[in-house]
Amino acid sequence: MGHVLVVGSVNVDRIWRLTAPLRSGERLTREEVTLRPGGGGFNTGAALLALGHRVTLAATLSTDAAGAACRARLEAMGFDLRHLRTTDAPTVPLDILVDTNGERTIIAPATTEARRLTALPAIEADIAYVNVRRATPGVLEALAARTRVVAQLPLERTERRPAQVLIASAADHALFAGADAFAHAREIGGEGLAALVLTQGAGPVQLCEAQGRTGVAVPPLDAPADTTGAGDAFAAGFIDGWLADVPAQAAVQRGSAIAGRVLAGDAGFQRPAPLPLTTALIAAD
Ligand SMILES: OC[C@H]1O[C@H](O)[C@H](O)[C@@H]1O
Repeated sequence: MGHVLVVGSVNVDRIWRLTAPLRSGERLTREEVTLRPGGGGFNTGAALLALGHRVTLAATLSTDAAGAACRARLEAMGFDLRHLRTTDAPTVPLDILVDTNGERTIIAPATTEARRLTALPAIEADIAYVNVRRATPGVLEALAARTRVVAQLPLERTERRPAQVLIASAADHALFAGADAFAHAREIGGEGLAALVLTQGAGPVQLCEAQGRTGVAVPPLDAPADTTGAGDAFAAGFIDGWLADVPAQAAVQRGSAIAGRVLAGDAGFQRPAPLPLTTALIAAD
């Protein structure tokens, strides 16, 4: 099994379960509201741990009670936390509305969306996974110079993400719908980019490489109760395949299989249990 450096967020997700599909302008009823660990770094790292990999997490947690509860959970799960940073700023949860179709709507605080990665530990790993919105120029270039990198395609068009593979949800990146998607991705990922992987929910994953675009079917699933983090689980499965040096198409199939296991709540891949927090964590920003 491999050693993966995961560079991404650990959040407290506040999950609101709705009793009907989300529609603008309606009066909504909710069932329970729960707080659980989340964030792209946490979700991908948890699936990688379930797959038997060693996971070192480069993330930041608050020193407050919610941050301490997250840290305790991460430790119990087996994350390597030696490079976790702390901040005295309070934890501000993300609100996630999950409707009766399992569809999720994420409402992120402005402070979360503005985070920027400014430094990374110079540790050795077999591969790094990067899922951050913004990074100080040079930090990710230095990482890519010393290890293989799989990264999420950044939402900001000005960001560069040196990587072997870029992964994204097609819905977030309409720019990559055309025939020149791979050439365009190389402007962001650099000359070392081998593949751009675009997920489309239950639709076929688009694998864009120098030789062209391939649609890779996603196995059918029963209606999932909660689609939150499906893309993060896909990334874990893809990395699992990529580490084993399987062809990109087989790594995509591995990604879809692991996303399916998380969505189905298979043993070892269940959602994290609620955090033992009595506070309602009122947004403070
Ligand atoms: O990808 C899902 C994650 O995105 C948001 O960052 C939430 O924390 C959630 O867990």
